[in-house]
Amino acid sequence: MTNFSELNISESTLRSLKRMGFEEATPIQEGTIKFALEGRDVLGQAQTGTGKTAAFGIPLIENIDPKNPNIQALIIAPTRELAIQVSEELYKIGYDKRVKLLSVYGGQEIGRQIRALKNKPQIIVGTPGRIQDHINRHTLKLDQVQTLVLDEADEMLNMGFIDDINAILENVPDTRQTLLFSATMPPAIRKIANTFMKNPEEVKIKSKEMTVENIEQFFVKAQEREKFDVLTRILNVHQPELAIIFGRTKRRVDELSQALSIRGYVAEGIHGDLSQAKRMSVLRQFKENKIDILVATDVAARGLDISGVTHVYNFDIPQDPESYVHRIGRTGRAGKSGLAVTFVTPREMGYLRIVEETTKKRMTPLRPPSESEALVGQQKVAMEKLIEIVQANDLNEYRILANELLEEHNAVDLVAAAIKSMTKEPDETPVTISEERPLPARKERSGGGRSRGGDSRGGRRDFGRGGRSGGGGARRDGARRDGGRREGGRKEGGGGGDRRRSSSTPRRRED
Ligand SMILES: Nc1ncnc2c1ncn2[C@@H]1O[C@H](COP(=O)(O)OP(=O)(O)OP(=O)(O)O)[C@@H](O)[C@H]1O
Ligand SMILES: [Mg+2]
Repeated sequence: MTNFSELNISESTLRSLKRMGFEEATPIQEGTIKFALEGRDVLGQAQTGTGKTAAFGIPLIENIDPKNPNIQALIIAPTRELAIQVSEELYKIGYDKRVKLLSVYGGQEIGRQIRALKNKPQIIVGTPGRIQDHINRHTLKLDQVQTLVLDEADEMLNMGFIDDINAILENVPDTRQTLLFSATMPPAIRKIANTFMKNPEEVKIKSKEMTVENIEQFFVKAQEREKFDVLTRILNVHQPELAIIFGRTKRRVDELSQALSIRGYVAEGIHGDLSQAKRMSVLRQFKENKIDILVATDVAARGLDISGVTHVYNFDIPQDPESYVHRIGRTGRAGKSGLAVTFVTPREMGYLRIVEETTKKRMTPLRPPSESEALVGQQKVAMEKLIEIVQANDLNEYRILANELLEEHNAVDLVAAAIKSMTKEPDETPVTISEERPLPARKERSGGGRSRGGDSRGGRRDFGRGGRSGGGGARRDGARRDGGRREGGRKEGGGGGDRRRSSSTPRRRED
């Protein structure tokens, strides 16, 4: 590992990094900062949670001229939450240099942003729709931009933002530097690189697997109608501190979070149809550990860095391997360990194998725990908690009461009752989980039928790999078939609608 001081970084930025607790550069930072400082375009690939934000953030801040009042850097991100997070990290890196920064995203009052823009920010972080909106209103001048960053670029294409991005880039000088980082490099990213970048320096941090080593990966085979009960039993055995459960659709997320709440879990949902205020408050509560389980669509799959997420559950197997990599990458970040469990119905096993082929990592089969195993898991936790309380030795006020109880009751019964009262016993309260149709059988897709975002502009790589994928002919059919079926589709970050529509179809935007 290299110390940041060896990377030709200014004293002010070094001070900021120190304050952030960054001592040594991560491999992707070490590999890319020097090129980006020279003004080169950089295409960087490294696993989730390995510091790609600072890899573009540090050189970007370094290259800002604090005396120049124009917008010198523009960062575009697919979701509002990610835009906010990136701007917070850049703010910290640029703190000692006193760089002025503004984030602009949908769901926030535009008047407020217009006023803030008059304060001459030097860096803008935003979502495509809102940036475009400001350009149309002539409230955002991008003709002095020197550095452009596309964070999660392929996701922005999947979401149908290509037209917005093209339009935004017409306002940014061609002489700019472009930085593009991702954990996955599907062909769509190459396409973006070819379109938007000039002779980029490509830096790929070599690893055996595409997913992070310290995430233990499991799959559990279950029929669609059994999934929820299996999930609650697994939760009872795992006792996750902080978990994210991904569901395929918005309705799914609503139903799951309600069902979990009914069964006594502290869970909340997040998806693109919620108001911005609600999205932010749910995320804040999750970060503050006031919510144990965040149920989410893919709106939370990309880039979000929430420390302490111990478990990720894919209640529905994601439609493509990249989505899998990003989703499970919400845990096991910055060297921490994590655990991921993917539910798969027997019909969807083909998808699981393709995920494994892509990530080069096999998932371990997990036998669904039985009701009694789940109960034992709960009881064990209750017992551990009791022992912890005894060891904390703060029971003076309770000893008199304990002695009173012991005069009339047997000691074993009393301890048993304490364990029982702390154990979450099987809960049969009825809940509603509508059945999700399984993904189309694998063979239907083997002609290259990647539905997710796979429009004819080549948004996504075909699902198949290593000779499985065929021509693009089936792709559009796949897109239509899926687009009609999937409620809300995946265009979550964009605030609903169907991401598979062609760019000319009106759609709700991220603003
Ligand atoms: N050099 C460093 N030393 C210590 N911590 C770091 C360093 N660089 C980044 N981090 C921390 O690591 C975490 C993950 O970083 P970041 O969000 O940039 O990952 P990423 O590679 O962009 O992941 P993803 O692919 O999921 O977007 C963050 O909490 C960040 O503050
Ligand atoms: Mg990132």
